[in-house]
Amino acid sequence: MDKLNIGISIGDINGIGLEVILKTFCDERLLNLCTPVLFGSSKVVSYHKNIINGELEFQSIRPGDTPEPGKFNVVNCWMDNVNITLGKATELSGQYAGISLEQAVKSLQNGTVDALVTAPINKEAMKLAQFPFPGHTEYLARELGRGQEHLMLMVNEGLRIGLATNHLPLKEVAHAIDKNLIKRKLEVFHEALRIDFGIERPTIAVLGLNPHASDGGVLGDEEEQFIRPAIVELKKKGVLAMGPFPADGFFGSGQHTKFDGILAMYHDQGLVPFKALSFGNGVNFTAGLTHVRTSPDHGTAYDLAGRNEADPSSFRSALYLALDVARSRKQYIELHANALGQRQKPADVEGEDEVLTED
Ligand SMILES: NC(=O)c1ccc[n+]([C@@H]2O[C@H](COP(=O)([O-])OP(=O)(O)OC[C@H]3O[C@@H](n4cnc5c(N)ncnc54)[C@H](O)[C@@H]3O)[C@@H](O)[C@H]2O)c1
Ligand SMILES: N[C@H](C(=O)O)[C@H](O)COP(=O)(O)O
Repeated sequence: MDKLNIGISIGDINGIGLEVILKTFCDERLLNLCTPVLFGSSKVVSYHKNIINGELEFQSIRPGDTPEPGKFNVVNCWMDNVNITLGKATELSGQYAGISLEQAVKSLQNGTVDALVTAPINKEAMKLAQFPFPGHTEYLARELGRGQEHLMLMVNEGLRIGLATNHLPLKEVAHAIDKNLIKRKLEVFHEALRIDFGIERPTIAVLGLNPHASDGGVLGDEEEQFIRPAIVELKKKGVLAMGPFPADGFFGSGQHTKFDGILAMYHDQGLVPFKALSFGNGVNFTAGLTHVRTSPDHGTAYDLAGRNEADPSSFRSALYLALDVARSRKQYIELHANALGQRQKPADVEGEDEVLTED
């Protein structure tokens, strides 16, 4: 497979995003694996390069230019001198994060880049800049959705935790859970495990919403009303979904190691165990989009901004996962195109197709 162009959105310029990006590509071996294309500005890159004292050379290009293979390409999405206020959420940092993300998405859509790795944005800064989405996931679901459901999926090797609801205040979660939502999330989860992760018959554990998965109806009824019926319907369609499992003991007892995927009902139910088990190596992947998008499992870490102490491992894992998933998708498409080809009647066979009748 040819070397892929990996688009990278700059994230919040006041946080640690650029630090982990630049630290990652200071290892020049990565330039043999892919061609990075960062959407931002060479001035901002130079500022952060001074913080890490890095050796990395970069190639400045304009929007629309072809990225140069083997180089760290920086697309100048703006030419202004930007006021960088390390460690602070500002309207400006939100605005530039938004510009970079929009430009990166355009380049995915027009094929200049093959996959996207997003550096962390700060939700407060994005709100100051009037960005009308709580996170990347919701924005990308609108821009790159396929008219079906998407899934926020946290990945660290064999541990894959998807969320039924994303960035939703806790008091709204129970109202959002219904049978159709769980079914749609399980379908997109199943498809991603097969196509993006290459698991032929994936198993998915579904967590309950209530304490002890409602303890037989003593502590709520969403499990019996919505979650179990969704699991039963999906099983009939061949999806190996199981549950609902009480969430509290699920990870402590090691049950999470027995499934290819775990569907949690809300953000912290899934992300607390995920980050406790994976912080530093975990990756946030958005399943169900037209294009591959990953991100590190950490945020803007304002407390570390400018200190040259941020660990780039999670960003590097996000890059590797983007490459792996893009290859897995391509392989799946090729394999199935071949299978279709093989099933087609060879041109030199004469006669009508046999008509099969139902008994
Ligand atoms: N992908 C994303 O865009 C993304 C992901 C998570 C959080 N966020 C956003 O980031 C902002 C800050 O979030 P937060 O404070 O809850 O989480 P955070 O991940 O930024 O920080 C949590 C803790 O982890 C430490 N940490 C984070 N990344 C690190 C790294 N690479 N190396 C060493 N230590 C690291 C920080 O110093 C802090 O102590 C919020 O606005 C949040 O919504 C964005
Ligand atoms: N829920 C994510 C996390 O805690 O890692 C984070 O908020 C980023 O989400 P987006 O990828 O939607 O921005």
